[in-house]
Amino acid sequence: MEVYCSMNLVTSVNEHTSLIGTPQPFFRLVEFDCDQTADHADSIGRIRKGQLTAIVVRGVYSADVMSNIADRLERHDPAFLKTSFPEKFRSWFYGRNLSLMGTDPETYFKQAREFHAQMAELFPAGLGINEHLMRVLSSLDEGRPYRSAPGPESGQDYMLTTFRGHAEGGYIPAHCDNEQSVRPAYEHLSTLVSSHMYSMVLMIGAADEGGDLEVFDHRIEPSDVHEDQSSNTGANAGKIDLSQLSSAKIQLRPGDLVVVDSGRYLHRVTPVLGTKNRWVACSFMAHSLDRNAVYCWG
Ligand SMILES: O=C(O)CCC(=O)C(=O)O
Ligand SMILES: [Fe+2]
Repeated sequence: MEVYCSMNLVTSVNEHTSLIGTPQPFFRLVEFDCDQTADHADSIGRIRKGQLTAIVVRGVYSADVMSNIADRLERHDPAFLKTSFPEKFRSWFYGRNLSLMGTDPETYFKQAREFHAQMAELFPAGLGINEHLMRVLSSLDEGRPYRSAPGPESGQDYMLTTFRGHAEGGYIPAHCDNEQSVRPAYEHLSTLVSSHMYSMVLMIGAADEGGDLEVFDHRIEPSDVHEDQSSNTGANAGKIDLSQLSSAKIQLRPGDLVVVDSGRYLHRVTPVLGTKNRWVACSFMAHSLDRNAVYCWG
């Protein structure tokens, strides 16, 4: 399979799994450049098995492509549907985050069609998230197809991703993504996919400082997620004393991709420092129950 990679970002290559985390290492990271995805075809499988915590793929897009896209997102071009995180997070979505759904399914799937059409004109031809990025993910997962999760009716698809802007002071409090899966908006999706989700973050525009994805040495297994834990505001995780946990920060440059076991591992986005907005695309994903595909949603 041919995978486009930007060669101009290639710096150091770490072919090996590193054990990272401060003060105690706990986090298994594999990091490589985009032209080496073929050597890591089992890496997402290793995340699902709990053998790896994260995969960082450097240079999935060139810095130039990312910088053009970040400029357009700053101008709200295309005019994506804009939705909000809780106000204190100082962050917003282009597109609609499934766990904060806040609308009826019919409207959601109509908005998803518009979102996908606008997303197609945001990226250069052939390099869209639904094409290039899904191919990269697929090549990290033994060629398993990656696609938008299908909706309940034919022709309906969940939004493949959301774009997120995080302003100065913006953050996401600590949480495990598997907590989302028991929310009402997941009722249909949870009939299609494994209860263990993971996620990808594509760094489009980095903050001057801060805005790091920080992962903590604390796991919640899918079987331990219960309805009373379903909070996306970090309320449950908020009871955990983070200062007592070892953690690892994943630093990404524009064009870098991380696939992380965010379903199991407690994680947060640290506050953005400085006036430059952090821009990412973030999708959640889980394998379909027949294991033949991986379904993604934003
Ligand atoms: O933006 C990130 O780095 C992670 C976002 C995240 O954890 C989430 O939306 O669940
Ligand atoms: Fe998350």
